[in-house]
Amino acid sequence: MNLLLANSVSYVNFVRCSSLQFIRLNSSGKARWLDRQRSDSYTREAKLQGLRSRAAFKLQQIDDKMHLFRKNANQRVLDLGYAPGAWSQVAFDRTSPNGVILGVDILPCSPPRGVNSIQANILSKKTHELIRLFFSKRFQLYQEDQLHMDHGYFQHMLEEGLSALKEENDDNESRIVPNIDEKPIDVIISDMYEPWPQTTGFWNNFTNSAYYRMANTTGVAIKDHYMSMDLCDAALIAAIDLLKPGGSFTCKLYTGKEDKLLENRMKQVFKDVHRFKPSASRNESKEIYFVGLNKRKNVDKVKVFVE
Ligand SMILES: C[S@@+](CC[C@H](N)C(=O)[O-])C[C@H]1O[C@@H](n2cnc3c(N)ncnc32)[C@H](O)[C@@H]1O
Repeated sequence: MNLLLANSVSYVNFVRCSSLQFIRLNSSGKARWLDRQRSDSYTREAKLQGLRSRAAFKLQQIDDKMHLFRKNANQRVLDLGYAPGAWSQVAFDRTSPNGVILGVDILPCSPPRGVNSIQANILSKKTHELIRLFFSKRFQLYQEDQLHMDHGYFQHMLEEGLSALKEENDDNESRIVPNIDEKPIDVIISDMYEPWPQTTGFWNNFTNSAYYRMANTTGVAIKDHYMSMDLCDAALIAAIDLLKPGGSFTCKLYTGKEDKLLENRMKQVFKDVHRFKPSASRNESKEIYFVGLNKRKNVDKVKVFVE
């Protein structure tokens, strides 16, 4: 019904967002955005290099400065909100030949070459369990499985593995999921931002076209800030629970009133905390990146969020 309304109004599209408000997309704004995309040198360069989006250059610039990735060091990387996959491509390239990358996204997407992925919501406890299991010695990715052999898809194997563990240990919650220390995660990167609800392209029946939307932000600065703050908190919780001591963490924030709060929380988790705006990030965009290096030992999650 909203879609019909959107299509029938000539100059303005209405999109219903999750909080049941309406966002107005002005058609001249849309044209400006498309023009800017076409003339943008990073967008062109991403195409030339076979990168899935211009976001790749932001992570490259963050890494050039902060040295998150190392080649040939068996690094394990968790990419939160990985779709369409440009950051994962950079992580794969910069940790090759033996890095292991797991991308997690709430949207369906088929991952880039060399990257493993699951479709899951990072706000859910089960997603943390699946991540733990993936990075544990208990999970063998290379099994005789037709779906995995033909399409690289393995989420069903992970889910079955988790159910089997739960059945074995139904009396002892703490023993269910393997300890992450078995094969610890070295780097967590999060570029998460809440996706817009899909408004067009439903007819297009393949997973990598989940991106029928212009941009992620609503354009309402305060709303963008608080929505991204929630996802930064979720990513930081994942870092407290899943990242090894000494590990590093990067998250995107749309800047606003609570920047300092996130920075202070991160300082309790990491020895060095930096705020960075890569030059590939447009000046007019309110996005900034927080980087935490050298994770502290024995971080008390409750203290981080209560104080
Ligand atoms: C800006 S895009 C990421 C772009 C990506 N870094 C790249 O380089 O291609 C943000 C992603 O965060 C994902 N996301 C948002 N909330 C999420 C959640 N709760 N759990 C998992 N993924 C989430 C969105 O679906 C979206 O694909």
